[in-house]
Amino acid sequence: MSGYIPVVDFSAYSLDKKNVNDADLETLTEELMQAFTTVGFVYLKNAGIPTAEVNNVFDVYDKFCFQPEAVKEKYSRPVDKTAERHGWMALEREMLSLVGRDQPAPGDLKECFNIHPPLTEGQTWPKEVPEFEPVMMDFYNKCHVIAIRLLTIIARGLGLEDVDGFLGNFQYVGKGRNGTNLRTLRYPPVPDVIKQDQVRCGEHTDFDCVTLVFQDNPGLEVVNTDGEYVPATPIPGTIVVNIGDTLQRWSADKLKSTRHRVRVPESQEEKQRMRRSIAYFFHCDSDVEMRCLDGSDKYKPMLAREYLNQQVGATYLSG
Ligand SMILES: O=C(O)CCC(=O)C(=O)O
Ligand SMILES: [Fe+2]
Repeated sequence: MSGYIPVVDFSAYSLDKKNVNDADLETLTEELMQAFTTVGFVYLKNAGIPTAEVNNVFDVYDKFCFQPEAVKEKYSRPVDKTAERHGWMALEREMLSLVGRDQPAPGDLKECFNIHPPLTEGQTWPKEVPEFEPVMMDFYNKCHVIAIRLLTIIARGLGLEDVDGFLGNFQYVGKGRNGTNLRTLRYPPVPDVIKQDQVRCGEHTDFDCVTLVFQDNPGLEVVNTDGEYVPATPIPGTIVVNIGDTLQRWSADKLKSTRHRVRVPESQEEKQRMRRSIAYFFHCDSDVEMRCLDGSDKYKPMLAREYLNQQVGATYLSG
């Protein structure tokens, strides 16, 4: 662990707690705001999702990945620029990159599945892995509760008078007209020969409000305030939480959406090791009109879905 990304103890407001007392809430608000306004990332410990449940999601997704290619293709996501859409993406199908590259980088060395309820016409759950839907939806719902708690703290930290009113911007999570999705990722062992500039996950910022990341093996790296990459080495039992572009803009840049990537390991031994992660991307409702929360006019009011489309269009490629 680099020590750069702070660890915040969330036990006072963990999943099994109904309420949080004012003093604990105050401490959490201070610690999280300190991190989110500088580093943009924290490790959240004791949030209340047992490690066994995280491992179960990894295992269920492995089971899907081990299905024949023809089975997986049935659940393939349409090829387009809609980053949030439900479905599976084969190895090297997607590339996350920043604006400003001369030419597209090669596709990421990852195989992922976006779970984006409610499913719309033509979308199905993989029936070859019957536990896929219940396990993923249970996990999605737990992440939802944690994300709402984080947003409650952030709203307080930003000094918003009407915290409940702010949370009303997240009422359609999982119900449509909202981009929130759970993404399971599997990075297989890296072959001896790869393309130039090919990585496990290209450098990017997330598009959403906040992201929760669960990871097994090292590889995730985060840009520090000097512009250098530092490792976000997995700490068992923690969730990596980061701010996304939407909340950065909405907060008039008070909260930081920080660039990150998953590099290809250097040692032969590490290359042989697969890496698995789960990312929960928490979005506000698509129809929300984002006005700078500090009352400034740093950015003109904009619909969340328009901003998302703009970001996706500029930095996301899937082919
Ligand atoms: O695999 C990871 O640890 C992070 C992946 C990521 O940053 C993303 O999918 O946005
Ligand atoms: Fe990311």
